[in-house]
Parts: sequence; C-alpha cells; structure tokens
Amino acid sequence: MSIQPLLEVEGLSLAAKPGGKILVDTISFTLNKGETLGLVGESGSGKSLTLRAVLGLLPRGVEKVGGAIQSGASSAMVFQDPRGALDPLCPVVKQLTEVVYYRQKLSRKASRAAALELLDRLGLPDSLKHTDRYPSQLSGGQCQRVVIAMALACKPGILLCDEPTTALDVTVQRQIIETISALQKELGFAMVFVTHNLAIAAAMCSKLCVMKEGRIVEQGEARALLQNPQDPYTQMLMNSVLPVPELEGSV
Ligand SMILES: Nc1ncnc2c1ncn2[C@@H]1O[C@H](COP(=O)(O)OP(=O)(O)OP(=O)(O)O)[C@@H](O)[C@H]1O
Repeated sequence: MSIQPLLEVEGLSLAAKPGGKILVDTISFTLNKGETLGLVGESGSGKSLTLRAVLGLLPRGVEKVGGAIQSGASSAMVFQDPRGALDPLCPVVKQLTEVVYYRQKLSRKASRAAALELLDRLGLPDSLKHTDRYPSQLSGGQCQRVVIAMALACKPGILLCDEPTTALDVTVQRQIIETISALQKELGFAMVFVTHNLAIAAAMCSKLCVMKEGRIVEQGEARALLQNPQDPYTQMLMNSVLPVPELEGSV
C-alpha cells in the first residue's frame, strides 16, 4: 500500500501578470511526513515563489497558471529577513501572543503564557520575555527565533523555511539550523527548506530539488544527488563552492 504524501505539487506553473511571463514552469515534487525537502538553485530560479504558492500567499503580480498543490497539513513560513517579518512598532511578546490567540483560540492570558513558553523553547533570554522589548532591541538571531516561534504557534504540519539563515552571521546560522532540526525531531513537522548553501542542504535535507530558471533540473535523495550530480547545472553549482584551503602547518 503506497503512503499518501503530506504535500504533492504536480505540474505547478506560476506567471507574472500582466503579460504572463512564466516564472515557475511545470514543477512537481512530493513531501512525506517528517521529511525535509531542499530547494536549491541560483537567485531568481523560483524557489521563494514555489514556497509562497504552497503557503497559498502569492505576491501581488504573480498568479498560478497551471498544476495543482495538494496538502494534507497546514503550513507556516519562516522568512529570509527576520526583522522585516516582524512589526517594528509592536513588542515581540505581544506579536507572538496575538498569533497564539488567533491560531490556537486560547484566552488572552493563556495565549501570553503559551507565547512565553514558546520563546523559552526557542532559547530566548528571560530579559526579552519580561520587559516587552521591540524587534529593534533584539539581535538578528533573536528576531529569527521569534519568527520561528510565530510559525510554530500555528502548529504547522509543514514548516516552509525561506533561507532562514541568510541574513545572519555564520555562528548564529549554525545555532538557528540546530534549533530548527531539534524542533523538527521533537514536534515531527515536515519541511521545505530553501537555501543557497549546499552544505546546509546536505545537513538538513533528505531530498533535494535543484531549480534553474523556474524549472527543476534534477531531484532525488539528497546525499546521492550531491555525491553524484547528473545535470550539468547541478555539477556547476557543486563546483562553485569554494574549498577551504589547507592551512600550512595546521594540526
Ligand atoms: N511579485 C513579483 N512580480 C513579478 N515577478 C516576480 C515577483 N516576485 C518574484 N518575481 C520574479 O520571479 C522569479 C523567481 O523569483 P523568486 O523570488 O522565487 O526567486 P528565488 O529563487 O527565490 O531567488 P532568491 O534566491 O534570490 O530569493 C524572478 O525572476 C523574480 O524576479
């Protein structure tokens, strides 16, 4: 008996309006429960638009012109720019409390308690939780933790991550990746993870789709695909990663 995928994207095409320039061209992939699918590829290849189509929130000026998206679970998104994803004029605890209130249908008091518990789970310091701080008073990594908490407050079956570490410095990148992985193990959501970083893709993803100019040029099991890329574009992407030079006299 075959298992029904959690998410099935079949022949999805997206176009700019008006004019109809095709931006995402008949792409298909599936995502199973607990799996992480990576979308990799150059800037402008259609990764973010694909995520937004899955979320059901295409930007103004883009429309679905073909294909189907079938999802057996709710989705929530972690955006690339955490500061931009937060309201600068609203304290972070209040913002998160609002999401919990509307999505989990709890009382105001219980929503605030649940919001504080979520921030705790995301490893945010008590000072942030008790003094109603604004996003501008948080570091980039702390803002991203708040944005992840907001996505998790929606209790998603599928977490859509749009380059969640690109705007952060490398040490914080690693912490955020580890936090997302640990939460996935604990909560069991599936993920679609957009990244430019092939090392992150290899570490996070069980399956990969390589995108170029709106099309998927290659897809498959992540490790096998990265070890033995078949498409010339995937090979070029692999070759464009700078090797770490061997340091003279290093131990
Ligand atoms: N609102 C919009 N209206 C018209 N065209 C758009 C819109 N948003 C994106 N596009 C175009 O769609 C194409 C795919 O964009 P998308 O943001 O999905 O790329 P991407 O692969 O996520 O790039 P990056 O890695 O730089 O985020 C690009 O050519 C982009 O210019």
